Amino acid sequence: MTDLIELSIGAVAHGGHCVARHEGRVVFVRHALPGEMVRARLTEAGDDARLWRADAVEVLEASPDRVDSAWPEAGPGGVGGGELSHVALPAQREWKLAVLRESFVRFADREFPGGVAAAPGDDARAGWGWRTRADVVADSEGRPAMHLHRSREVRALSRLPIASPALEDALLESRFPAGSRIHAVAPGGEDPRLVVDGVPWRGGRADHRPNAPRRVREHVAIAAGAWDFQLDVEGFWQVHREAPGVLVDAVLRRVGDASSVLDLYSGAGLFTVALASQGRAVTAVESDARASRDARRNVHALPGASIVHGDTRAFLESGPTGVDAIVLDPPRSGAGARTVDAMAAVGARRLVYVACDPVALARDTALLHAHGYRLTEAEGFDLFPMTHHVESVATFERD
Ligand SMILES: C[S@@+](CC[C@H](N)C(=O)[O-])C[C@H]1O[C@@H](n2cnc3c(N)ncnc32)[C@H](O)[C@@H]1O
Repeated sequence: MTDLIELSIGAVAHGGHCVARHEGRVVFVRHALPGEMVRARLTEAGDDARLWRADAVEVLEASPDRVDSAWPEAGPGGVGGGELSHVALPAQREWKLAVLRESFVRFADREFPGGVAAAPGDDARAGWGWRTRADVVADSEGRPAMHLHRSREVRALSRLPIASPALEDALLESRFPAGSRIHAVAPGGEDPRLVVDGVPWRGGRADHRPNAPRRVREHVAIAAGAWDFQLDVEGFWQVHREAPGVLVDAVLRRVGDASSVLDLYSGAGLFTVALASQGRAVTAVESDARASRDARRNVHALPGASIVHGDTRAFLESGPTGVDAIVLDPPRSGAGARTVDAMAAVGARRLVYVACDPVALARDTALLHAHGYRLTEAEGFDLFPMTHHVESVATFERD
């Protein structure tokens, strides 16, 4: 059997690929676009497998939405993290909207009511240079490298154009111990910081001093206000340069006049700080010890805010009362049935759900509907250009 096949490319699917058929089998094809004819290299094609995977390596009939990628290393056979680089930016947003729509029809039995909005400044930058955080590995020669898609093999990077230019330079100019893991951060307004195998990196070497600086500062400014944050250099922070502002704005608008709010999965307190600074009582729940310590520091001057270090479901099952609105921003897997049950039992009138996975959001939407929470609106935000990921914010209300 040859590993090259010709395929007529069908619709986009969740996960960064399009769907095609070959001799009755479904093939998930990366680096293609709907309507194209391509020659594709099979990357996973077991005889008994129900579906195969392939990379489009030659375009026989191109879609009008195809562009030359500015990051060929993330192309066919390449590293992950830039799988939509061959797609024009407006068509990337259409791709993500199609996935949101399909997820809602399949898993929530209703239409996705909104669109997918661009982050400020992305069109001017052609969708590049947005990442303020990047995780890479060092190859055997100590060069910054990334894993090939669905592979343990690593490839040295000659560019990392999705990263902010300062972050890209800091990474590409450095050499690291072979096989090490590098976390690179470009905090707002500060020089890039690198952490290698958990140890801060300074002047090209590990800084093992017990007091080696680990904190980074972030500043978020939108029309509704401006806030300062500090967090551990390895702590969770929204990765797109504009994501903190876009999401805080979306959350504040949707929470409306609620005076008592839960911020579930709060991280370092991004939403908690903004909500509490407007005079609301906010309880944040975060299970990661370091993130909840950061959140505690970030809210110290806000009397209305309190931080619970613990599991969201356990907290909800403890029976919080008098809650007007719940904001939740769970990990990729979503909240899930038992947490949705526990959330519904709290009795808040409004939920604002920040989601990074369309299928998880759609599944939780169906669960929330079963508890009487109506989806009143939802919007996608293109906070991960060049990748298939999309953030969404949805509002649910119950009488
Ligand atoms: C997507 S991040 C959101 C953080 C924050 N909203 C932000 O925008 O910066 C999800 C957070 O949920 C936390 N988390 C994951 N599972 C949790 C659980 N079961 N209970 C509480 N927090 C959890 C993670 O540690 C992480 O900080």
